[in-house]
Amino acid sequence: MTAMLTRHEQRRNVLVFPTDFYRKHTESSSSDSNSMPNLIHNNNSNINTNKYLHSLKLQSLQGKGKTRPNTRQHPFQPQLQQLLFQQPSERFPRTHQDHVDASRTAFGQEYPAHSLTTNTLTNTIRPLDINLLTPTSAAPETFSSPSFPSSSCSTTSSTSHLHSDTLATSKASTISANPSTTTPNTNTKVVIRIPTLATFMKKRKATSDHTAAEPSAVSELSGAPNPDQKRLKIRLKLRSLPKEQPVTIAEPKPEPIVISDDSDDDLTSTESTLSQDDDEMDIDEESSDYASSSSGRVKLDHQLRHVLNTIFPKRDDKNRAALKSAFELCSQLRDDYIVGRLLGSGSSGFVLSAKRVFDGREVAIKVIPSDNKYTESKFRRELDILNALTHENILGFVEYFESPGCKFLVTEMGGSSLFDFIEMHKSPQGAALKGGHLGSGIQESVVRSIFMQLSLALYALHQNRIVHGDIKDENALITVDHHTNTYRARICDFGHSKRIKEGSLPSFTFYGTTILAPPEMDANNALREKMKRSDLQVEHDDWTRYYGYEADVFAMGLMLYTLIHGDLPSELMEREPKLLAAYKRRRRSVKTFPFAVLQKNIDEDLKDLLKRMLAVAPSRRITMAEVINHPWLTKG
Ligand SMILES: Nc1ncnc2c1ncn2[C@@H]1O[C@H](COP(=O)(O)OP(=O)(O)OP(=O)(O)O)[C@@H](O)[C@H]1O
Repeated sequence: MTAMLTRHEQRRNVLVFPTDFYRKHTESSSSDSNSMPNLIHNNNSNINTNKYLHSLKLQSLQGKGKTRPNTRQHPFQPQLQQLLFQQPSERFPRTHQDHVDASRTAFGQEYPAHSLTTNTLTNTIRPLDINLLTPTSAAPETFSSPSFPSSSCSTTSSTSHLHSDTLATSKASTISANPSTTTPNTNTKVVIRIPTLATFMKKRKATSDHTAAEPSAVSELSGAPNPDQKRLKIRLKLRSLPKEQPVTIAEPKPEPIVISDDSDDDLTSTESTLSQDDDEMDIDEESSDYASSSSGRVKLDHQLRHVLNTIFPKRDDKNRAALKSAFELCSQLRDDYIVGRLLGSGSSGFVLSAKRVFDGREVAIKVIPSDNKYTESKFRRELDILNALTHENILGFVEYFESPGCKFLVTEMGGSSLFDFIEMHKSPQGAALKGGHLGSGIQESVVRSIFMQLSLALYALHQNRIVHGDIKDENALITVDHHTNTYRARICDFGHSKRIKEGSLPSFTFYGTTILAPPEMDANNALREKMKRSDLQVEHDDWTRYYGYEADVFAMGLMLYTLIHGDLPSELMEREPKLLAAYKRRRRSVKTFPFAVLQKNIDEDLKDLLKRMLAVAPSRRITMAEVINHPWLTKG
């Protein structure tokens, strides 16, 4: 049996091809890739995978004849059910024409005349800034009670203050222990069990109905042990528990947090300790108000320290030090946003969910430590492109700011990655075509809708002479509107994108994810290797040269393949170098579709589209303008 890369491993496998070397031996070069280092591997930690959803899915698929997972304990139960089992169907609110019009308005571009046919399958949803697809361990929970005000207890979850009742009480920078309600010193350990949203709402209703019989904070929130809520359990050490007084976090401790350059462990060693069980977290009650210091750093209060602990619980994570420093040095981050949870990470940094204080808008903040030239140039490229574009299916830019050592790119909240969406739908039985679902477990109409939206975005980029350069399911974000039962797909991550200047020569170099590189890049790599070994000069014509649009189309074809099959073609997932090399040799000898397996029983038009997008020879590959007008996409 051959060893295959799993899809999660494949995520880590990003390789940036050597630019300088390429440039030295070619006539033209792109101006925006000056500072690429020779070889960069992406240690992309796979954070996005949603264990909760996977376990739900497993429950449903492995359970005795159950067809639906047990979502009893999850606050997003209705949304999850809709998400998992009710595919968008005929109730699409938007038409192809709407898409085309929106795109034209955004870009001032005309679509080819034949693209203007009506297509009811290109649905989008109204903007919905909630991430229903990735409720993580830090599931949003809000609680407040007359005896346990949210302003004093919302430190118990990274998202709790994100979802607290009012902005005023949730603003991170203003939340601190209230001296008037600070409790005296004892080391009583109080276990606070956060109820599920439904339980909490019930309790709150009951409390408001019987205000006279107000339960104490502890008895109200601790309740009977519930193993299913273990993940949400947080222990707070409180100094005392006065009767009939609101319970708050203990008073601030005077010492500031000292950050030493050599270690970022100081936080965890002095202020919080994580228990063996990742699901539980012990937090010391120490808390400090913000205060300016001569170094420009400020003390982190308990709230922020807790957020930090929740986002990056591993002590050796360098991202942890970056975020801590960002909290301390960047008042804009502290004051304007309430940071929630980790949405994902990549080679340039990590992405956090956040809520903007002044209008409550949910956004994503990409935190990019400015520690090397590679991330700097990637960031500049991304900022340039996001700032210049507005499209319904391209992640919207909100703002940008920076602090010493870090850059922050604020964008719309994009939902879950398509990678996670596909993983979530995958059936353990593999490719079985049942009830209109493709081998991936996703309905064909949903695949069509998502793919059409992403194709329109990519087409718009190409029309604006921009090559994305790293099209993959991790760089597509999906939100679902559970009211209309429709999806919205958006392209993100423009770190490898390139503007093609008027009059520039074709000189595309592939920087994206190695295994998603189009076949023609093999030839370039082989030449590069040959030149390295022998110091030979290679003729200009030997290179496969184009602007890069063709590479985007190939990657988009692989995305369609994955949406249909649930996985990349097995040839690309091969671990064994010899077998991989053999496959690459084989595909050099064909000009058309290079993969052995193609889902049987799928629509002939769909097959045709796949084959045209994944053609080995770039000259045979169709363009994005042809893709959006392909019969499979325009039918229905
Ligand atoms: N606006 C957003 N909303 C929700 N999730 C997001 C958003 N932006 C990014 N993410 C998540 O964070 C992950 C990493 O983001 P992104 O790909 O932009 O980082 P990167 O460092 O540029 O990655 P790469 O190494 O692939 O270039 C994405 O795969 C996605 O899952």
